[in-house]
Amino acid sequence: MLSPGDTTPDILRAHPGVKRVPSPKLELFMCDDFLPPDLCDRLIELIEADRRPSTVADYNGDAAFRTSETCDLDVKHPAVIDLERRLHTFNGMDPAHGETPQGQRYAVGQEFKQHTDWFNPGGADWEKYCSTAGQRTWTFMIYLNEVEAGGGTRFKVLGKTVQPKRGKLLCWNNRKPDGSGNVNTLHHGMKVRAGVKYVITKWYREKPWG
Ligand SMILES: O=C(O)CCC(=O)C(=O)O
Ligand SMILES: [Fe+2]
Repeated sequence: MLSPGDTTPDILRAHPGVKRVPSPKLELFMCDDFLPPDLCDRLIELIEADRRPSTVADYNGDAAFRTSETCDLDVKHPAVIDLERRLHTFNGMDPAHGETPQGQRYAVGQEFKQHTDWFNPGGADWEKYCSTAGQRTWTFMIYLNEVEAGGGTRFKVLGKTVQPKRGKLLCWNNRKPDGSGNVNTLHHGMKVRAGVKYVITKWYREKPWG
C-alpha cells in the first residue's frame, strides 16, 4: 500500500500537462503553468515581505554554499492555502507529511550549490532534522517568475538544466526503490546573472511533520 508520505508516477501523470523526464536514474516530472500568474505574484509578495538567510544541513565549511534568502510561508494565508490545496490535489499525498512550504529568493550572484534534498543518515544533522518526521520523500518546486539571466536548476547526473519559467512545477522522488537516498537527484540552483529568482519549495516526509 502507498505510504501517506509518498506519491506515484501514475498519480502525477493523471494531471494534464505533466511530463516525466526520460531517465531511469530518477523519477523527475515537470509541468508548465502549474500555478496561475496571479497566485505566483501573491506568493512573491509574501516572500518579499518576510525573509531570512537560507540555511543548510551538515555544513561543509563553504559559507557561500547557499547564499539565497528563505521565507517560511504562513500556512494560514489564503494564497498559501490555495498553493497547498493545488499541490495535494495533484500529488494525492497526506498534507500532514508535508513540511511548511518555503519561498526562496535569489538576487544576482546568489545560488544553492550542488546538493541533495535528502539528509545523510550518518550526518551530524540527521538527529536534528529527521528524528521526528524521518527522511524526505518527494520535493515539489515551483518557479514563480521569469529570470532575466541565469538561475537554472541543474541536474548534473542527468546532464539536464531546467530554466525558470513562471508557474512551472518540478518534482522528484528523493529515494531509490529500496528507500535510501538517490544520489542521481543531485541538483544545483545556479547563480542568477540578471534579475531576481523566486521559487516555492515543498518537501514531504516519511512520517507526519511537526
Ligand atoms: O533554486 C533552485 O533552482 C533549487 C532550489 C533547491 O534545490 C532547494 O531549495 O533545495
Ligand atoms: Fe534542493
